[in-house]
Amino acid sequence: MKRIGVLTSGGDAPGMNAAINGIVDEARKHNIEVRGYLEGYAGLIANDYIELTPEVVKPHHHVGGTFLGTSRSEEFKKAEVQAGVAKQLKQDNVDGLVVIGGDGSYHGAYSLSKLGIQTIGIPGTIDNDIPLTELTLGFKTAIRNVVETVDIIMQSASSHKHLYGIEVMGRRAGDLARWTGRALDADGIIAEPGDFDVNLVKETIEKSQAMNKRYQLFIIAEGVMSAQEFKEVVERETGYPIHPLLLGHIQRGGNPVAEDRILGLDFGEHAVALLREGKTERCTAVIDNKVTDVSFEETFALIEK
Ligand SMILES: Nc1ncnc2c1ncn2[C@@H]1O[C@H](COP(=O)(O)OP(=O)(O)OP(=O)(O)O)[C@@H](O)[C@H]1O
Ligand SMILES: O=P(O)(O)OC[C@H]1O[C@](O)(CO)[C@@H](O)[C@@H]1O
Repeated sequence: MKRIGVLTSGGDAPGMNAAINGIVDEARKHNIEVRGYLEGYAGLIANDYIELTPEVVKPHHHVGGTFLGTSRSEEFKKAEVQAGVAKQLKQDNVDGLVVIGGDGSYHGAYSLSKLGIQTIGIPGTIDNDIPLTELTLGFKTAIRNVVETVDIIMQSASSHKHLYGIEVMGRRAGDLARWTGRALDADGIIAEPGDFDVNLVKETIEKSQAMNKRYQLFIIAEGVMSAQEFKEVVERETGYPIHPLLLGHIQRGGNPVAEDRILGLDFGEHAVALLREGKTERCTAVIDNKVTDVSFEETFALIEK
């Protein structure tokens, strides 16, 4: 194996740069060149890449986002576009490809593997919504971002005895709502559709008031309802005024916490080891607290349609 490629795709996640660093470190030990394709699958389509060396990669190790850029490319979903990309990779003697992203990005990698390109995925998404792995890159940092931001807001909320409905990310997954809600000792956590019951919200508000709690906090996963919808329904049905708050992309930014930096390095090194062993259609994962790998197919089988 002489040359491999890496790209980041889908939403950025803190720790992606650390994973690229891990890939380059491991590849260099075995004299493998690494190409970094720019802007996700868009860079593969345009054959737009930079050579990744420690000098290029190391300054980004501790920084959030992805220095390679990322995108959501509809173009890449076309079979003829994928065929053109596979042909180009073969022509350029790129012997393997590591795709860092969510399950959508894994589907892209899977398509290329069916066209004869050896591919490995690394779970990089703040949503923690990839089956089988206990952790995805960026999740722990996103928790930090939410908790620290809400801590600040709660100082004002408690001064005024305000009630907050806070919407956190996770299109299909309630993990960020569950973990941050627990860390923040929220009054209510609405992480799954069945969790919202306006009568229960009313009861919770009244119990907290009876305890003379100075603020109240409901954490809502965006996939269940928006903070605005929560405000409208709760105000209409209970009469209690709600401050709706959409945290937005503040959740995805920021330098990765130590755990995401370490996980990035571990995933990156493991991905290169898999490529060197001739493995394909696999993705790195944490199982029982250890870095290992599982197949794309077993991962896809567990994703709810
Ligand atoms: N079925 C598919 N076939 C080929 N490529 C795909 C497929 N699904 C997604 N992709 C590619 O992967 C890109 C990223 O997918 P998507 O937008 O679903 O994000 P993701 O990887 O799931 O990350 P996140 O969890 O951050 O949203 C898409 O824009 C597209 O280029
Ligand atoms: O930044 P975009 O493209 O609007 O995507 C937002 C989505 O991406 C995610 O942050 C995952 O990366 C989801 O939690 C969220 O719904």
